[in-house]
Amino acid sequence: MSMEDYDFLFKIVLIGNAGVGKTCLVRRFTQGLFPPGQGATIGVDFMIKTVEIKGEKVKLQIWDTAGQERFRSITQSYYRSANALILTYDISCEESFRCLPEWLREIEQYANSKVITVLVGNKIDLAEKREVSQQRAEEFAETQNMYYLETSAKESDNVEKLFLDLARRLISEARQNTLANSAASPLPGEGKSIGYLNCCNFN
Ligand SMILES: Nc1nc2c(ncn2[C@@H]2O[C@H](COP(=O)(O)OP(=O)(O)OP(=O)(O)O)[C@@H](O)[C@H]2O)c(=O)[nH]1
Repeated sequence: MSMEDYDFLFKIVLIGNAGVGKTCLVRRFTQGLFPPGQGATIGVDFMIKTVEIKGEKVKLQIWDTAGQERFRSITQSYYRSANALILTYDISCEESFRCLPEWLREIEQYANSKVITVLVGNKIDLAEKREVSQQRAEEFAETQNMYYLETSAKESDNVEKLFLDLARRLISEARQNTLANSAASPLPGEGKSIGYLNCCNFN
């Protein structure tokens, strides 16, 4: 019997340009609110939410990083142990989309090679100000092997789905790893543990 209060633990890190809505997505998911006058994140913020998926408790450690360039060296150090990254841009801000290749280079350089990356186009409530079409974003995501989802932290569109789908994918990935590992284990079927993927891609 485990003494832990969860079956799975995953670390999710949000990255992307300043002002795209990373903090608002996290607040919406963890606290169910859209904070008025949300200030810029300084460095890195951290929240936890435990969800239940098919009867199993999944604890999500969610790290919200600052998008501003001047915090980049701090935020980079959080990529390494992430099980998943939520790369966010703002559908009403072309510039935030154009910066995505730069973010992908950061991921390549600092994150674990097994990390699951989801591309999120946020602020879909600003439909009349949209600068990046859904099709263009989907095509880009496909070339980069990323899942793509559009959200509104403000209207609460797809925010639960974003985190819950991600949790399901992480569970399925963890199970595959456990299966692969248990082939050599004397106790197959033990251990739903997760784990952080500790491989170092640092230069
Ligand atoms: N209309 C609309 N505005 C949003 C949405 N999400 C965030 N915003 C607004 O966008 C601004 C920036 O939101 P934040 O969540 O602070 O953005 P961030 O990506 O965390 O920014 P940094 O912390 O500087 O990296 C705020 O004024 C929010 O109110 C959304 O879904 N729709």
